[in-house]
Amino acid sequence: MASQAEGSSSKKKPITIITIGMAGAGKSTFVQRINSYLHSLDPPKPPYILNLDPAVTHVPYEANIDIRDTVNYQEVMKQYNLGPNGGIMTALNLFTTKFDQVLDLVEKRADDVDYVILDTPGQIEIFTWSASGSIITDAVASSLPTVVAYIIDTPRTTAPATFMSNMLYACSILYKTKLPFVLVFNKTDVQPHDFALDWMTDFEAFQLALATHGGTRDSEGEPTYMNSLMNSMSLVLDEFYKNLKAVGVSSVTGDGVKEFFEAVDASREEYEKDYLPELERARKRKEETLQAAKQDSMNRLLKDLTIDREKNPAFAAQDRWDPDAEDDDDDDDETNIIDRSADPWPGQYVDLTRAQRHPDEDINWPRPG
Ligand SMILES: Nc1nc2c(ncn2[C@@H]2O[C@H](COP(=O)(O)OP(=O)(O)OP(=O)(O)O)[C@@H](O)[C@H]2O)c(=O)[nH]1
Repeated sequence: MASQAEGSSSKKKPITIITIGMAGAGKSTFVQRINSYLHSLDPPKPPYILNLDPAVTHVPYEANIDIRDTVNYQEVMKQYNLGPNGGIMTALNLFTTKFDQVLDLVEKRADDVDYVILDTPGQIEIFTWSASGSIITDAVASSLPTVVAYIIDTPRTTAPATFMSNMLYACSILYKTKLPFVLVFNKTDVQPHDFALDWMTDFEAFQLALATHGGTRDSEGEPTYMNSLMNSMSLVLDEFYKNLKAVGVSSVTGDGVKEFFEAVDASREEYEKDYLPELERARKRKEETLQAAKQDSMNRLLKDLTIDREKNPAFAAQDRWDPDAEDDDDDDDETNIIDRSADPWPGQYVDLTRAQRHPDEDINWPRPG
C-alpha cells in the first residue's frame, strides 16, 4: 500500500479519527456530535464517515461507507454457525479483505475533506485485538495522519479501580497502535471529568482516592493485594499519562467538542514527528528482509535448475515458460464497497464467495480470533 502521508501537496491531508471505546461509552453519539459540529462550522467541514460496526441497528449519522452495505452480519452468523461476537469479528474480517477499495474511496475524497472518522464495533476487543482491526488501523495510518480517540464513559469511571482498568486498556491500545492518542472523557453533562484530570496529573491524589475507597484494606487493616497492585500500576500509568491529551466532552450538549478538535489538530504534528519516521523505518526493515528472502530463494532455485539441467538435458530443452498458459484468476478489479454519498445502494450484499473456493466446500474461513 503506497504511503502518501509524506507527499507534499498544497492542501493538508485529512486527519483520520479512529473512535474506540468500551460498549456504551458513547462512540456513536460522539461521532454524531463531532459530525454536526463540523457541519456547523463556517465554512462547513463535512467529514467522511465510515461505520465499521456490522451489528449496529441504527447509527445517528449518515455514514459515507457502511460495513452493513457489504456484509450481512446475521447471514455471517448463520453461514458460519457463529455467536454474536464471532459473527461481528468474521464480518469485520470479510470487510477487511476489501479495505483497499475503502482506502481508494477515501483517498479520492482527500482533497475535499479535512476529517475522516471511523466508528468501530461496540465490543472494543473485536477491533483492538483482532487482525482485521490492526490491518485497518495500519492501512489508514500509513495513508493519512491518524489519531485514536479513546471514548470513556466518565460517570462509570469514578471508582479508582474502574478508572485504572480503563486507563490500562487505553495504555495497551496506545502501545499497540503507537498512534497519537486523545482520551475523551464523555458524558461530562452527567459527571464532570475534573477528578480524572486530577488523578492523571497528581499521583498522590490518585493514591489518596485509592486509600479512601472501600475494600482496600483487609480485616486486619492491612492493604489488600488488589490495593498494592493498583498502587504499583498507578506508577506505571504515570509515565503513560505524559504521552497523551485528555479532553472532557458531552456528546449530548456539545461541550468540549471544540477542545477535542484542538487536540486532534495538535496530534497531526505528533503523527508526523513520531509515527511517520517509525513507519518508514519499519517499512525499510521489512523491504530489506523481503529482498534478502527473495534473493535467497532465487539463488536456491538457480542452483536447483543447474543441477536439474545437468542431470536431464532432454527435459531441460522442453522446459519453456508459456505466460499465456497462466491461470488468470485475478479478480481484484471486482468492486463492491459502496460510497453512499456517490453511488446508490444496490441492496444488502453478502460477500462470502471469496471464503469458499467452490460452493459445497466445507470450510470456515475467516475464523474469528
Ligand atoms: N448523558 C449523556 N449520555 C450520553 C452521552 N453520549 C452518549 N450517551 C448515551 O450513552 C448511551 C450509549 O451511547 P452510544 O453512542 O450508543 O454508545 P456506543 O459506545 O456507540 O455503544 P455501542 O456501540 O453499542 O457499544 C446512549 O444511551 C447515549 O444516549 C453524553 O455525552 N451524555
